[in-house]
Amino acid sequence: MKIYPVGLVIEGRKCVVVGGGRVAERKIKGLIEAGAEVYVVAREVSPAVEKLIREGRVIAAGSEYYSEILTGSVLVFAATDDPDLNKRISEDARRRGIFCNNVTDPADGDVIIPALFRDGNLIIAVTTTGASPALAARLRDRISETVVPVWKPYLEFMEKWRKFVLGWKAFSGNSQEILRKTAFIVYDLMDRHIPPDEGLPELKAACENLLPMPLPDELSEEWEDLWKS
Ligand SMILES: C[C@@]1(CC(=O)O)C2=NC(=C\c3[nH]c(c(CCC(=O)O)c3CC(=O)O)Cc3[nH]c(c(CC(=O)O)c3CCC(=O)O)/C=C3\N/C(=C\2)[C@@H](CCC(=O)O)[C@]3(C)CC(=O)O)/[C@H]1CCC(=O)O
Ligand SMILES: NC(=O)c1ccc[n+]([C@@H]2O[C@H](COP(=O)([O-])OP(=O)(O)OC[C@H]3O[C@@H](n4cnc5c(N)ncnc54)[C@H](O)[C@@H]3O)[C@@H](O)[C@H]2O)c1
Repeated sequence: MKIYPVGLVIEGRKCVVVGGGRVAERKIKGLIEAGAEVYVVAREVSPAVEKLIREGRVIAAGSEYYSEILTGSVLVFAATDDPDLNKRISEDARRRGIFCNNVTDPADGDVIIPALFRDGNLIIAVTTTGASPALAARLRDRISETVVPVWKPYLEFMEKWRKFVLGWKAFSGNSQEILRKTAFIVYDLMDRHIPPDEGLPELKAACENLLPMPLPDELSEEWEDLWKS
C-alpha cells in the first residue's frame, strides 16, 4: 500500500462519520479539532459522542446509513463494526470522488489516519501504513515525550524569526541557509533539553552573528519582539 501523507485543511467543510463507537469517537474528535463540520450516522452512539451531539459540536444525521448523506462532503469515515457496510460506504464515496477511511479494511479505503500528537502548530504524526497501529501510537508517544516539554517557545520563536528573515531584504539570497542554520541551533537546544529562559539568550547571541548588517532602527522593535516568550 502506497500513501501520500498530507495535512488537510477542512475547517468548515462537511465530513461524515458512519458509526458512533469507540473508533468513530476518536475520528470525530480529530475532525472537531480540525474545525470540520461533522455529521454522524449511527445506530447507537457512545456517551461521549452523545454529549458532542447535545453540545451542538456534531450533527446527528440519522441511525441508518444512506448514500445521499455523503453529498457535499470532503471526507468520509466508514467506522462501523460491519465490514460489508464499511465497504459499501467506501464504494459510494469513491464513486462520488470523496476520500474515505475504512476502519475495518485499510486497503479498501483511501485514507489512513496516523497516530497524532497535536499542540498548536506542532503536530507529530506517525504511521506504519497499517502494519501496526498500536506500534504507531507507541512511537508517537516516544517522539512526543522527547520534544514536547520544551518545544513551544522555540517554535514560536522560529515562526517570528522566519517572518523576520523573509521580510528583511538584506537577507535575500541567503534566507534559506539562515533558516536552516537557526533550525539546527534550535534543535540542538531542544535536544539538550535547555529550558527556553536559558536557551533564548544563547539563541539571541547566535542570531546576532547571522545578521547580514547592523540592524536598522526601523527593525529594532521587531527584533526585540523575537526574544519575548
Ligand atoms: C493510529 C490510530 C489513529 C486513529 O485511529 O485515530 C489508528 N489506529 C489506532 C489504534 C489502534 N487500532 C487498532 C488497535 C489494536 C491493536 C492493533 O491492532 O495494533 C489500536 C491500538 C489501540 O486501540 O490502542 C486496530 C486496528 N486498526 C486498524 C485495523 C484494521 C486492519 O488493520 O485491518 C485494526 C484491527 C481491528 C480488528 O480487526 O480488531 C486500521 C487502522 N488503524 C489506523 C490508525 C490506520 C493505520 C495506522 C498506522 O498503522 O499507522 C488504519 C489502517 C485505518 C484507520 O483507521 O485510519 C490509532 C492510535 C490511537 C492513539 O492515538 O493512541
Ligand atoms: N481503525 C482503527 O483504528 C480500529 C481500531 C480498533 C478496532 N477497529 C475496528 O473498527 C470497528 C469499530 O470498532 P468500535 O470499537 O468503534 O466498535 P463499536 O461496537 O464500539 O461501534 C460500532 C458502531 O457501528 C455502528 N453501526 C453498526 N452497524 C451500523 C449500521 N448498519 N448503520 C449505522 N451504524 C451502524 C454501531 O451503532 C456503533 O456505533 C471494529 O470492527 C474493530 O474491529 C478499528
